Order: sequence, then structure tokens, then C-alpha cells
Amino acid sequence: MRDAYSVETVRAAERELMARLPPGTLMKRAAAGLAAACAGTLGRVRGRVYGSRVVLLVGSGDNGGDALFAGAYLARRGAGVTAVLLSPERAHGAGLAALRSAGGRAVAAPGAVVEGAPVDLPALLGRADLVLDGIVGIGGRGGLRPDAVEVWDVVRDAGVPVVAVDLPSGVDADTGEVRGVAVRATATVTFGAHKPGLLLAPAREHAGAVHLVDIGLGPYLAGTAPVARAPRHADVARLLPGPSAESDKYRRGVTGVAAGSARYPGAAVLAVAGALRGGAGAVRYAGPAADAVVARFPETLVSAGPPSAAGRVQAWVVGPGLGDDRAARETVRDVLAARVPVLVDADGLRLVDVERVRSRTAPTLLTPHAGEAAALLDGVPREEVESARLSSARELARRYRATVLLKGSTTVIAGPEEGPVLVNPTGTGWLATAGSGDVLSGLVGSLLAAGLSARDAAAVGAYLHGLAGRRAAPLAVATDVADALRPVWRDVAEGPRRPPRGREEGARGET
Ligand SMILES: NC(=O)C1=CN([C@@H]2O[C@H](COP(=O)(O)OP(=O)(O)OC[C@H]3O[C@@H](n4cnc5c(N)ncnc54)[C@H](OP(=O)(O)O)[C@@H]3O)[C@@H](O)[C@H]2O)[C@@H](O)CC1
Ligand SMILES: Nc1ncnc2c1ncn2[C@@H]1O[C@H](COP(=O)(O)OP(=O)(O)O)[C@@H](O)[C@H]1O
Ligand SMILES: [K+]
Repeated sequence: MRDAYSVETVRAAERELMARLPPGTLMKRAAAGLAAACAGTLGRVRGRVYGSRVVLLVGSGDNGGDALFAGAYLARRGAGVTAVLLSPERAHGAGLAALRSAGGRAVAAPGAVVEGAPVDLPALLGRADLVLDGIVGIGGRGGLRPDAVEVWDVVRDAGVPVVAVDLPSGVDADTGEVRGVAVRATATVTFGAHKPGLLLAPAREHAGAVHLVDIGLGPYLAGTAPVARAPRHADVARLLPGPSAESDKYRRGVTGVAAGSARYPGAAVLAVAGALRGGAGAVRYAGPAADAVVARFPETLVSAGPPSAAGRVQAWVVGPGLGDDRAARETVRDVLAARVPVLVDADGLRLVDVERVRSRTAPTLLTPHAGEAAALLDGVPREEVESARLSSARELARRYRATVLLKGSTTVIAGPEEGPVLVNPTGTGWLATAGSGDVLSGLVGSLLAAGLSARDAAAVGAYLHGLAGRRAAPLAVATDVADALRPVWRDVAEGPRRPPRGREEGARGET
């Protein structure tokens, strides 16, 4: 698991560690790691550090201090380093002195000049090979301030690679929210621990490839809970269900699918397609699209009556393409009355009664996209859910006393109890295609039937579905995603072969 800790927790751990070390040690460790990563980037873009041109954007806090010390390292290796100070009178003193004694120079940002000729920022950046964003880190509030926006606009237009120091300036470290303008980095070098914002959209889209620099916080974080955890290949591989020597199809679990309608038979077919690839031994379909399901998947056990009359299952999936008529409503009620885990998706989410879900004794898993989640949260704006995924999923899980898998650019999973939210690291925008959510609900339902907890089934399902989307891209349609589940499952199960860069977990980058 990749664990992300709140700013408060990171600061507390830093305080404890700092108390045991000579002053300035942590910043020097951070800066050394940052400089090494920057040297690597310069090696790639310029061939070497010596003779390259580096611009530091330096704010008024310790984040700017990190940039200045890293700049000093690079200057000692022969880079031409210029620090652009957003608040010259408050820039980190020791960092500034280190940069100057290493041969670097500092200039005031255009908005900060009180007298004298302002620096020609476009010209400076036009010659730069690399920019370090040390405007603001975990001490930031809200988006970039106007003076920082002015500088960032020039950097962005220059198209120079940007390494963000600790976090892209302007993003919210704890929530992943971006209120206003924020830096977009090629890479982010973060210190001590991941911050939730580095795992969560929209902020994670600003971070580029994320490198974690160990500054020795590990022992001081050990006893504290992360806010968010992102599974890796090995975590998922451990949870994949598989037949044992004594297995038969019933012992492997039977998935029930109550989906589709005369109007939307395809949703039933796609949910069954996912369910057939989730590790259960059999899939029962109950509903009006039985003919379409059997025509495509003859291995499905079908019936046209209510789900409760379909025979035993170990988990139900209800909702995709169900419509919202009386029959749909009854189907949802019938399934929720079952004493097995139930996944509710799509139309099912419009028909669930909160008290009925809360009173269930078997696990319930809700799988809304942002629009559905917004409706379940009494009609808050969809954008509000999209910008605050973590708290939205948590709130929904708390209200419904259920596990929630909130789909979208970052899929997050929250359980009814307190504890870390899971963040899915796989996926691609190509999954935003009609019916791919139906495949996911079938897949996760099958993992539930195979015996995984709601949280594990959601995490494994989202992870595999995201990989399948990448494998089927470009131009993936939902059936391609379902077809890609088998090879993706095999890859994860076979691990630990390092996936080709750009296709797997590390595509957004982490080292
Ligand atoms: N602690 C440690 O041991 C270690 C910490 N380390 C490093 O320290 C960083 C944290 O440093 P920090 O606490 O000094 O805060 P920081 O992120 O520099 O920002 C504060 C300044 O930003 C300003 N500002 C605020 N919002 C803004 C905005 N939207 N747009 C623009 N400006 C904004 C705000 O201004 P003010 O409100 O005071 O006017 C304030 O002066 C951390 O991220 C890591 O890099 C590493 O060296 C490892 C060891
Ligand atoms: N921008 C995106 N990036 C990554 N994944 C996405 C994005 N948009 C949607 N998805 C994924 O695509 C699937 C779409 O599901 P859903 O919204 O239920 O569509 P449908 O109802 O058509 O099946 C979900 O798994 C979701 O996480
Ligand atoms: K920064």
C-alpha cells in the first residue's frame, strides 16, 4: 500500500524527529533528495547538470527554503541557478545564503520589486532547462495568490519542465482540492510521506510523476493511521480469489445479477460480462433481459422471475439498466431483503431507501459516479463531489452505513467505519464510455460472491477494471474492458514482473 498522511500528522512526526536532530537537518535531507531528482531530470532533458539553467520559484516559507538549498546543490555541480523571490524580505535566510555562496543568484519577482528594473521573467524562463516550484507546500491555503499566478503564467507559457517541491503549489494537500490556480508539474518530489492530495484528483493531475524522499519520518508515523491508502499490484494479487483442489462451482461463489430491462438489455449483458470475470463459480441472472444475456453468455443461469426466486447466490448486484418503474423498485427491495452482500449501482441507487440500507445486516456496497453521489447527498452540486471526493465518499458511507465506491477520475472507496479511504491508482479516461460502469459492478459483485469483504472487493475490482481500461485503450468500449479482464487478472496474479512504464500503476509515476 502507498500510504498518505494528513498535514497535521506529517507535521507532528516532523516535530518529534526534529527535536532529536541538529537544526536544519531535515531541510537539508529534503533538499538533497530534491536536488538528486532534479539532477536526474536535467540529465534527461539536457544531458548533464553542468552548464544547465535552473530557475527556482521561491515563496516565503520552508518550501522555498527547500528549493534554495536544492538550488545550492545544483549550483555546486555547475548549473546556473537563479532564484525568483516572491517575497524577497521573507525568503529563507539560510537557504538564500547557501545558494549565493554556491554561485547562484536571486532576483525579485516582478510583483515584489519595490525599486530598480524588474527581472525579465519571460527571457529568464525562455533560457531555462528546469523550474523548481518552491512557492508553497504543506503550509498553503487555497489556490495561488495573484502575485504567484502572475509568475506561474509565465512559467506555463515557457513550457519548461517543472519539479514541484513537496506539492504542486496551490493544491490542497489534505483533500486533493484545487480552488483557483495551481502549478502543473512534470514531477513532484515529496518529503517524508505522501500527502492525500498527491493520490486524489484533481490535485494529482497537477503532480506528474511523484517521487518520495525518505527523510526519516517512518518510525514517527508508524503508530498513526493514514488518511488514504493506494493499493499496489502485490496488495491486489494477495486478495485475488481462486479455486482450491476441493472447489466446485458453488463453493467458489455464485453471483446474482438483477439488472437490465426491456429498454436497456445491454446493461444486463455487460454486468454479467463483468461478473463472469470476477472469480465466482457461476452467475445467475434474474430479470427481463434473460434472452439477451444467454445469447451472449450461454454459461449464465437465467430466470425471468424476481431475484428471491432465482436460487441461492452469495452476493447480488442490482441496478444497472433497471429503469425506474414499479418492477424496478420491487426488484431493488427484493434484493435488499436478501441476507447476502449486495452491490447497488446505477438506477438502483435512485431507488434505494436509506433506512432500508442502514438496517441491513449483510454488507451493502454502493457504487455511484459523482452525479449519483450528488443526488444521494441530497442534491449537492456534482462539482462539489468531484472536487472533494474523499469527504463525499466518507459522508455517503456514514449516512448509508455502507461501503461506497465513488467512481470517476479518481475512484475512492470508503467504509462505514472511520479509517483510511482507499484510492484506486489505476484507470484511464478511456473508461468514460457507456456501460463500463456496468462491467465494474458485475466484476465487484463477483468478488463479493467469491468471499471478499466489501472494501476488498471494491478495491480489487476498481484496480483490475482500471488496468483493463488501460489495456483496452485507446477507443475501448465496455465489452473490450470486460474482455481485457482475463489477461489483466493473469498479470496481477503472476506478479511481480515490472510493468512497462506508462501502462501500469506507475503510469502517473511513483518511485
Ligand atoms: N517541517 C519540516 O520539518 C520540514 C518541512 N519541509 C518543507 O517545509 C514546507 C512547509 O513549510 P512552511 O510550514 O513554512 O509552509 P510553506 O508551505 O512554505 O508555506 C507557507 C508560506 O506560503 C505562503 N502561502 C500560503 N498560502 C499560499 C498561497 N495559496 N499562495 C502563495 N503563498 C501562500 C504563506 O504566506 P503568508 O500567509 O505567511 O503570507 C507562508 O509564508 C513543506 O511543504 C516542505 O517543503 C521540508 O524541509 C522537510 C522538513
Ligand atoms: N475521467 C475518468 N478517468 C478515469 N476513469 C473514469 C473517468 N470517467 C469515468 N471513469 C470510470 O469509468 C466508469 C464509468 O462508469 P459509469 O459512470 O457508471 O458509466 P456507465 O453508467 O455508462 O457504465 C467508472 O469505472 C469510472 O470510474
Ligand atoms: K511547492
